Amino acid sequence: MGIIARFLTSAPAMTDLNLKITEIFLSLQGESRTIGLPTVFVRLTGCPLRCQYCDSAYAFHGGERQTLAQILDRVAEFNCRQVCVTGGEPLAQANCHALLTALCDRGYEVSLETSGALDVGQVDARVSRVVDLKTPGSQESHRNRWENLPLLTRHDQIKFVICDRKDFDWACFKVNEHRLLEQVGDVLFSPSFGQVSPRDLADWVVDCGLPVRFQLQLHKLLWGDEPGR
Ligand SMILES: C[S@@+](CC[C@H](N)C(=O)[O-])C[C@H]1O[C@@H](n2cnc3c(N)ncnc32)[C@H](O)[C@@H]1O
Ligand SMILES: Nc1nc2[nH]cc(C(=O)O)c2c(=O)[nH]1
Ligand code: SF4
Ligand SMILES: [Mg+2]
Repeated sequence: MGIIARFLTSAPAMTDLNLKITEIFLSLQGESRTIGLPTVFVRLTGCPLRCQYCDSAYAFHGGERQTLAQILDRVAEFNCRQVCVTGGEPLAQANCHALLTALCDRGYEVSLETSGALDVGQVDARVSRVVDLKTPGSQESHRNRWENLPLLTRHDQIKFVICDRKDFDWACFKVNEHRLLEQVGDVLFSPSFGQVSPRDLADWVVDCGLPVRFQLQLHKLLWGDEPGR
């Protein structure tokens, strides 16, 4: 058998790759640039960080191995153009890249929610990367991979989840220090749910004069903190 024929018969198909998945569900995008749009969420299992406010700790463990083909079939069932890959920390699974590319190839508008603790440079350029710069209040700011910032483009977004006034001042400083408003399309300031008053954060944003976007987690206003929403 020739080397190409042998490769063709023995190499596993791309769609045989598998990922550990916590849940796949349809909801309204509750965060970021596409807030309010019907969106399919693919939540990957596992995260190397432990942000003190994490609302998705149920995705740290468990989950179910699914092949890329199974994931794509499930996503297709919802007949929805927007797909958000989240977690857990999606980039902690190497096969996340194949998933993102396969989704883009099928014509979905794809966003990726990531902690920014791992390299975002290999992510398919068609994906809008939503990089959460971890604030001191998260207790994981030492995990920020600052080398990621120059890799981002106007197609991408940076989010700060604000736990207190100190976080807010830190975030404003980082926005200026790294010229983030020129680097990415949207800079988002989001209150840590239940930890800082959304009104206080709204007032701080109005007063600070930076064109950053205040956002509230829409899904929590609608449905509370339940998984699968
Ligand atoms: C659950 S994480 C999953 C993706 C990735 N691990 C990350 O941290 O970006 C998705 C987004 O939800 C945000 N988030 C988690 N818990 C939150 C909370 N209690 N209040 C506000 N945002 C929260 C995270 O900061 C992150 O921006
Ligand atoms: N509705 C809804 N919107 C979201 N946007 C980002 C989410 C996430 O957990 O990453 C999320 C989520 O969990 N639910
Ligand atoms: S990085 Fe994301 S999933 Fe991991 S603990 Fe922090 S908020 Fe939760
Ligand atoms: Mg969530």
